[in-house]
Amino acid sequence: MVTAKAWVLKKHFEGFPKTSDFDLKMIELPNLKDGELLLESVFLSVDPYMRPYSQRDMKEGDIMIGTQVARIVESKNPAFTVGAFVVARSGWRTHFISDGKDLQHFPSNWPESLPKSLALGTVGMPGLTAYFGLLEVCKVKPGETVLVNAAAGAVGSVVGQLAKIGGCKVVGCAGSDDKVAYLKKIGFDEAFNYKTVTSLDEALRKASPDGYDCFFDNVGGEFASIAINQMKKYGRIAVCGAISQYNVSVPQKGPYMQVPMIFQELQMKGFIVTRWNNRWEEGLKALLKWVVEGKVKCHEHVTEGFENMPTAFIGMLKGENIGKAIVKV
Ligand SMILES: NC(=O)C1=CN([C@@H]2O[C@H](COP(=O)(O)OP(=O)(O)OC[C@H]3O[C@@H](n4cnc5c(N)ncnc54)[C@H](OP(=O)(O)O)[C@@H]3O)[C@@H](O)[C@H]2O)C=CC1
Ligand SMILES: CCCCCC(=O)/C=C/[C@H]1[C@H](O)CC(=O)[C@@H]1CCCCCCC(=O)O
Repeated sequence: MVTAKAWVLKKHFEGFPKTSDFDLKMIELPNLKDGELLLESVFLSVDPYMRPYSQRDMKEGDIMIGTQVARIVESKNPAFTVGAFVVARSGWRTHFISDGKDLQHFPSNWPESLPKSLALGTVGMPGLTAYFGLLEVCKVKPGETVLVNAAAGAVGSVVGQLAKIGGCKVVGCAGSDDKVAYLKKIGFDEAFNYKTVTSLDEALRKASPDGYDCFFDNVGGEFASIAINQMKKYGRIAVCGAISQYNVSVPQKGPYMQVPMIFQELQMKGFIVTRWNNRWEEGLKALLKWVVEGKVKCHEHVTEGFENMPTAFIGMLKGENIGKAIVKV
């Protein structure tokens, strides 16, 4: 008999999540039936979406949603071998039982030396978000100038590097000087700390006096309202996330965006990466190749210990992470 630990949403978040909003539960797992397998989580992901999706889809008492890299510890399913690793979407749990249907295998050419946790970041859902957002929503072209915010995070850091691979000039904004130094290190042309500049408008203008062809927006809110005024004619805005709004209890009002959108004839498009589910193999193959070739650099902010899942989640929302925020069990 295996006892799993699981984090549940004790109380719906009000404003910024608190550790007291979570409860740690013990769950006794039954013996396996034919066709089932027992898995243990090795790495778990903490992602911004958990904040708005918990509000929309979860009840108090539900296990927190989320993705993990897990190892198969017992198998009564011939398609899965004990010891193999998979990516699962089984929430914040140390152990779980699956019938194998929703598990993703690692690509067969995943190098032994490459950390498997990257399947939750650069070579996983966040990397694919950067890939399809740039390619299919921004439709970037060589020579264009791309702006990305939350640039040192899981999605943003890949956006900047892929835009460089695509022959663009890249401007990134992030919330600390260490993050800015990191952005320069991984090849961003311009980077600044949006928390310390005296004027965001001036900082954006200085970084690209001619304006921006593409804006990959992870933040929304006031940042987006200011940046939209510096878009070039026919510019494209990929509305990927709105993290500045996820913990706001009272929805904020304007400034409104219609005037710059009309004058500059902009296109602004929201997207959810799962729209390209049928092309995940293509995206993962490209990302893995760039990572193996060293053309895309990866950084992870690893929190040790399953008991620290809530702290890791809150830390990511506060901006403590450079690169992908991960918990190592
Ligand atoms: N549309 C889609 O399909 C997907 C959308 N997303 C979205 O992409 C965005 C980035 O996600 P991800 O890369 O995983 O997360 P990150 O790794 O970028 O971590 C979140 C970062 O957001 C920044 N942040 C937090 N609060 C604010 C704020 N009030 N204003 C500005 N920045 C803030 C912090 O960086 P800093 O120090 O720079 O403030 C923090 O490190 C999120 O909005 C997420 O919801 C992610 C995956 C898929
Ligand atoms: C206003 C909210 C914007 C949120 C944007 C965002 O971060 C979206 C993330 C999704 C991404 O596109 C694909 C995903 O996996 C994220 C959603 C996950 C939903 C969880 C579903 C429940 C579960 O895991 O059991």
